[in-house]
Amino acid sequence: MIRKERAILALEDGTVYRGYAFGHRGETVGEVVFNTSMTGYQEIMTDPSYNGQIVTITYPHVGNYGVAIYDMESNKPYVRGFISREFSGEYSNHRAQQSLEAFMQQYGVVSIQGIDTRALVRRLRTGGVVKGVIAHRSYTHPEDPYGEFTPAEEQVYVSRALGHQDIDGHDMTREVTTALPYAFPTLRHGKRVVLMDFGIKHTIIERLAEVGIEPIVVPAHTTPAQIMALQPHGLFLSNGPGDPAPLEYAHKTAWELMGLLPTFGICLGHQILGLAAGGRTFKMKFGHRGGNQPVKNLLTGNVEITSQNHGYAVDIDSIPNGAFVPTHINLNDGTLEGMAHSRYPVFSVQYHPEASPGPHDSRYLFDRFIEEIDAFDGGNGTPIVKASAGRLGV
Ligand SMILES: NC(=O)CC[C@H](N)C(=O)O
Repeated sequence: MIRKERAILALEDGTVYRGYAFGHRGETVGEVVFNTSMTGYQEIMTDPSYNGQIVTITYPHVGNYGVAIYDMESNKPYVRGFISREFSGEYSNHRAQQSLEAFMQQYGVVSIQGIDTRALVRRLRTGGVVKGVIAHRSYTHPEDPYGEFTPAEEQVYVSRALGHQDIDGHDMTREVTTALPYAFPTLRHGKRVVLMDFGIKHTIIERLAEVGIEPIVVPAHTTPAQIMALQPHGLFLSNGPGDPAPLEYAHKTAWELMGLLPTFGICLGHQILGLAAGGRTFKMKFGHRGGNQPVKNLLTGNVEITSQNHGYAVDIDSIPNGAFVPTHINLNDGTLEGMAHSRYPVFSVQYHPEASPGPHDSRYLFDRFIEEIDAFDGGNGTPIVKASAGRLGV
């Protein structure tokens, strides 16, 4: 019989799932969320938007194609922990450079396998996301890694989950934004765009460079004056972790620059634009995370299958004076997935058109952005006030 080291997942509501240790041996705490992507575990782990969260993958077998440097979405994993029905110790793929477990050990990702992830996901769907702790028996009881935790010990972890700080109301981007500005090398001399980094994914930078943009990535706290001093042709607001509401400095920057530069926001960047315009965001029960979210483009009637990772959403009706009009909605729950400013070339989506992982149905949005930029300074460089909504739908 193979003896497996024990681990538990303890939720703040008192539920305890008993399974087996995987990855770095230790303990971890975070908001437990689920992702329905069938592949792309490395991209998910290294997406900085997951900072503070423990991710359950609904697909029951994770790790079988290993890990490759090309699939990093940032410099390291940002998930606080990972959960799978079964992690694969073996891997087979010509691109792979190491196993998932070696990768997790290298970067300190504490994980658990062997639990009923269907029951866990059902729990998150019915009750909403909760905080949880993953604890490895080998960490606390190195003398007996194969033994069970006692009910009293399990309760200690439940209390720890309960006492952990909520993601709500806190700035989670500080830990992930770049310390210094940097330029992304491109072969073409295209349009210079300032990318505000709230936790940007590499693939977004690559997609922008592909359409002829010269990206300059700047820290989240960069001021409007510092941005304009770079003489950009456009502004991009990135994805990022946590609650968008407390990021008041970013709302202010976006508000001050609105109408001065063609602007594109993705996910957290979309939420910041909504807040900058005076609107409201709210926390969803369990969010959208996965590569199979159906989104309707309201301007064309087309349905896009999209990649998503968010737990908050913009309430479009809360934006004063109809400053933004809805351009995309989610077909599962009707929440807002995209909007465009009614007068300025400013638009945004809640989902991830860069995919990685996920379907590429929405890549046209990067072409739209460069078209907005070309149209904007095509004359004498002065801002042209116009509706971008109509052209978004083409
Ligand atoms: N991927 C993102 O940018 C996520 C945005 C935000 N942190 C949310 O959960 O809604």
